[in-house]
This record gives sequence, C-alpha cells and structure tokens, in this order.
Amino acid sequence: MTEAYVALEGGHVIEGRGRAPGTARGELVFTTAYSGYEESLTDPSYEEQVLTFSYPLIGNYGVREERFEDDRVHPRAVLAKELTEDVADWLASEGVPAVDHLDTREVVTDIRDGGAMKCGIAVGDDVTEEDALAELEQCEAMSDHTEIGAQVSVDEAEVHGADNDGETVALIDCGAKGSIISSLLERNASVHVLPYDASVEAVEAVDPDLLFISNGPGDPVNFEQAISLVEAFVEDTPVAGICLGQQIVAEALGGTTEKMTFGHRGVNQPVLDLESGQVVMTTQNHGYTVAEPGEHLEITQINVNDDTPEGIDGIEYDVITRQYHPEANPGPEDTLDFFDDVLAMAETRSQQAVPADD
Ligand SMILES: NC(=O)CC[C@H](N)C(=O)O
Repeated sequence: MTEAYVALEGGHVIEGRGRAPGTARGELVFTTAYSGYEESLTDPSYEEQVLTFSYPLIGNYGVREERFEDDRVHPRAVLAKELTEDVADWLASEGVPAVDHLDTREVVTDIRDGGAMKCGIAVGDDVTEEDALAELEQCEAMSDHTEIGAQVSVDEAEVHGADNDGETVALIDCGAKGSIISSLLERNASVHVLPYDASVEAVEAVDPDLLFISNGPGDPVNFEQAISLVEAFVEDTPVAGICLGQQIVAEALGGTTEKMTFGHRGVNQPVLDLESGQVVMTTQNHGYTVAEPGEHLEITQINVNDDTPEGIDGIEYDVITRQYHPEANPGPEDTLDFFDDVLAMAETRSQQAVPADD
C-alpha cells in the first residue's frame, strides 16, 4: 500500500493511506460541508491550503466537470476519512496528493485547538515521515504569500454576456468562483472580468455600473491594488464584494481585518440579518474576517455562532458586501437575492446619474 504522512506544525506526524501521490505543503484547514466536494476542490480560495473534509465519505456521487468552479483543483492536498476511486483518480490526474484512512476527527480537533496551521504531506511508494517533515519545514505562513492573486486571477480582461442589456459589472478577479459570474449573467448583467491588479484606467475603460470585488485566497492586505480601486471608485460607483471582497472593501474604507483561529468552512453557517431578524443558512470558506468596519461601513448581518460580521453596507456610499458565499455552489441557495440587491443598487444609481428625458 502507498505510504502517506501528514506532518503538522509542531512536528506531530499522522499516517494514512496514500490515494494520490506527491508531496505538498500548505495551510491545514477543514470544511464541514457534507456535499459539494467538486465545487470546494475547484474553489480558488483554497489556493495554498490543504483541505481536510470532516464528513467521512467524499466522492459518493462521482466527479462531473459541470459542477467545477474553476478549471483546476486549488487545495495543495486533500485529506479525508474515505475517498472514492473517482475522486482519488481525479486528484491523481491533477497532481494533487490525497490521503485517506486517517482519523480526521483528530485532525479537526488539532485545528480547532491550535488554529489553521502549516503542514507538510508526502504520499508515495517510497516516502518517509522525513519527507513530510521536510515539506513542513518549507511551508510559508498564508500572509507571506504576497503574490497569491497572480496564481488565481485571469491574466487578461475577459468579457462575458457582452450582449446582455442589464448592468455593466467590472468584476475584479482575485480568484473568482465561476458561479459568481454565472449568477450575474443570469440576471442579464454584462461582466467584465479584470485581473486582480487591474489599473484605475482599466476599470474606467469599462465604465461600470458596479465594481465587484470577488472572493479569493490568502490575506486581504496582500491585494493592495484591489484595495486602491475601491478607494478610487467608491464615491462615484456602487461597490459589491464577496468574502475576500468584503475584507478588501473594509480595508479600503478605513476598517481592519484579522486572521481567525480556524475560520468558517462549510455549508450550514447560520447568519442573522440584524434588521429583519431572519436567519439564513450560508456557505462559507474563509480564515480572515473584518475586525472593525470603520466609520463608512455598518455591519448588517452577523454569524450566529460567533457574532463575526457577515454582511456590511455602506453608510454614505453605495456598498453591499457579504462574508459568506451568496452564490452557493456548494450549499443552500437562501442568499441568491444578494445578486438582485447589488444589481438593483447599481441600476438605481445609474438612473439617478442620467438626467430625466422629458
Ligand atoms: N472565500 C474567500 O474569498 C476567502 C477569503 C480569504 N482568503 C479568507 O480566507 O478569509
């Protein structure tokens, strides 16, 4: 049987069964999602992370490309109690090491106690514990991946739905999930996907009704250009953001962000809307959070489990952001109306800008 070793920060090594060979290192995190493994594994926000599934069986309904959020697998390695043949073969074909038959309860408990941590993985016929420890040794902290945006963003601008006659959206691609783009297209928007480091001039050339900052991996403070775009456009252009996008908007408008101990990753995170009193179930995948929104933003929704900010609106600016993933994929679709809300915000603003025609 193929050897598999997972070396945790601090030097503890866990043994498992190798399902896809290779060596890897990354930030060890867990998701409690019990379905949606194809979407999670292709979510660019997992770049530079090693993903542990706490749900014991992963792969039970196969692997289908139409459920992918991007064209490749993003976690550096995958851990689960039991991986099916389909998923193991897919990960092997993608060159992503995979390990199963380990005690994922132990791994999850370690992460909950110690926080998201560095880890090293070695899987193969001849690998040893030392190979996993050597990977751990080279593992960088997530915040040190200062150029992570370049690993997940488009290189050149792309236009989707050019013939749509709805709002024009400039989507800053910090690692956008495909279903954010499709959720906008379904609502008749035309979507200009711009690189994570797009210039002010590149956004001006689109003349957007809405500046939309996507989800993405890593520490929001490393997305300096996206932060300055929000600063540059917020007075004149409505701004929306999802996950990393919420964090970038807060950083731009005088707020602060911080790293959480182990974050929120799953498909049943309860979120309370402070105005309506309604609770919705949400999909989440983040390790950073807004610490202080700053004087221009107000918190409108919070996580029921730990009170962290989940929804933020502008006070004097047209801004709506969410920490969770309203596009779902995977997960519940309770929050799709976010896309209606941000496009309505953009439409109202663009109508105000056009003088009445009488
Ligand atoms: N899904 C995301 O956009 C993740 C945002 C950020 N990388 C975090 O971990 O908090």
